[in-house]
Amino acid sequence: MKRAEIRNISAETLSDNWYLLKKYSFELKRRDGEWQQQSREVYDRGNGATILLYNRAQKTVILTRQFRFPVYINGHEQPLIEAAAGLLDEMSPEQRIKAEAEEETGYRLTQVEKVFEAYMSPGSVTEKLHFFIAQYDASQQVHDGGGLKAEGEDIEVLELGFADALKAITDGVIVDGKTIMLLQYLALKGLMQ
Ligand SMILES: Nc1nc2c(ncn2[C@@H]2O[C@H](COP(=O)(O)OP(=O)(O)O[C@H]3O[C@H](CO)[C@@H](O)[C@H](O)[C@@H]3O)[C@@H](O)[C@H]2O)c(=O)[nH]1
Ligand SMILES: [Mg+2]
Repeated sequence: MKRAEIRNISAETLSDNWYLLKKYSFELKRRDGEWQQQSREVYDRGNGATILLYNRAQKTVILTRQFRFPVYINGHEQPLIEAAAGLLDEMSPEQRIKAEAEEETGYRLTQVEKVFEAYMSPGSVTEKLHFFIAQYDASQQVHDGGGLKAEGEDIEVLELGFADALKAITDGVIVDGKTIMLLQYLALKGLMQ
C-alpha cells in the first residue's frame, strides 16, 4: 500500500491542559490526483497498553471495574468493566503493562505476551494501544490492587469465569473495546479450552 501524500501541514493548539488537543490543516492528494484542503482536530494523550490476565486451569480472568466520567456522560452510569490498562508515560509497553497490571490488579507478572497493536479511535485520537495477555495464579497476588488514590483511581478487582465474561459482552454488560478484543482473542485462539 503506498504512503498517503500530504503537504503543507500546519497546527494550532486548541488546548494544552491535561493532554493535548490540536487543530491541523493540511492538503491531501485524493486517489484521483486532486489536492484537497482539510482540517482535523487531533487529541494526543500518548500511547497505551492493556493486558488480560487469564488462568487456564480455573477458566477465569482478572478484570477491573472503575468509574469513567466520559462514559458516564455518554449514558453508561455504572462503573466500567475493563482489562487493566494505562498510558505508557515514556516507558516501553512491556515494562509499563507489568507495572500497571500490578498497580491496578495486585498481581505481579513475570511473563507477558504481546498479541497485537491497534488504533482505537483513529479519526480523532492519536493513541495506539499495545495488547498483552498473561497467565496468572493466586501465588502471584502481592496486594489487593486498586490503583493510585492520589490520581483519583478507585479500582475494584474482579475475578470472573471466562464463560461469564464472554456472556457479559453479548448482554451489554462489558462495553469497553479493548476488553472485548482481548476476551475474544482468548476465545479465538482456544486458550481457555
Ligand atoms: N486530573 C486529571 N486526571 C486525569 C485526566 N485524564 C486522566 N486522568 C487520570 O490520569 C490517570 C491515567 O491512568 P492510566 O491508568 O495511566 O490510564 P487510563 O486512564 O487507565 O487509560 C487506559 O485506558 C484507556 C481507556 O481504555 C486507554 O485509552 C489508555 O490507553 C489506557 O490504556 C488516571 O488516574 C486518570 O484518572 C484529566 O483530564 N485530569
Ligand atoms: Mg488504568
